Amino acid sequence: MIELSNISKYYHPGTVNELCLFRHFNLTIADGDFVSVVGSNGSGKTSLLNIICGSIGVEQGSIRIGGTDITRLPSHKRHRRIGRVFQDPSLGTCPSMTILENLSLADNKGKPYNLGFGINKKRKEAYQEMLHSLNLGLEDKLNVPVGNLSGGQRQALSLLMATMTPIEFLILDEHTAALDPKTAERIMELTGQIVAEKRLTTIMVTHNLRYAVEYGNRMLMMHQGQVILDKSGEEKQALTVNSLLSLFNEISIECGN
Ligand SMILES: Nc1ncnc2c1ncn2[C@@H]1O[C@H](COP(=O)(O)OP(=O)(O)OP(=O)(O)O)[C@@H](O)[C@H]1O
Repeated sequence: MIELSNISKYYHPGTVNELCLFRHFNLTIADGDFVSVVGSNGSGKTSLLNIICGSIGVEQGSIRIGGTDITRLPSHKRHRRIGRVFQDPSLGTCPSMTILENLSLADNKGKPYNLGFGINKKRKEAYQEMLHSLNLGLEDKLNVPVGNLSGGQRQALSLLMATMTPIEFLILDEHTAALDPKTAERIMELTGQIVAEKRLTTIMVTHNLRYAVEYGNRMLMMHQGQVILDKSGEEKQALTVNSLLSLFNEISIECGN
């Protein structure tokens, strides 16, 4: 379970540019939940993910994972339990290293010598099998630098790398936004498959309302640092793209856009 309690987050505190994004913000995500998060630009979706991952700190409040307070835990220690895939396919992988080297690095996440134990035949075969399941022909490209792959291939690899060690939470930050529609569809199918197989508690930020409606058992809509819609179970299943669009329009009118 992830629990954010009484979170306050300021950007540029004490300056003329001070922005209080979250004020006494609370959110609980249960184990096994697949939560899609939508919201207007600047509503705080990425900041929320950054707060959970520890990339940014908070002025007030606590973040607990499985009952353990991780508010002061540095991000590299949190990443042993959290896998993250970014919008930019180049952020989840090391482009100058081969697919094999990238997989080995991800496989050794959290261990003392990331590449030190080398890659034996058994591991190589296991990686090939994993890559084969992506159905992108990457199993025959183990020695190809990741920088030579397409955005979609890299994003599929990022997803595999983020989830190959026993993580508890998967954080997806608009991970299909930079892909063409067909590739985005494939990556979403793959996401659904991996999340179900590994039973990962997942938070997916997306601007694609159809994905938000079709995937996950809970949906949050954010606006100006607040959750303005929180639907799960049957209520979530009843959501439609049109109903979400209407809500977006209402928010825009409220803001005078
Ligand atoms: N590092 C930062 N320094 C200062 N302000 C920031 C920083 N990161 C985000 N903000 C501000 O916080 C607000 C929320 O930004 P955030 O990126 O979390 O929103 P978002 O919902 O993810 O937006 P988008 O949909 O456009 O990606 C915005 O007003 C943004 O300008």
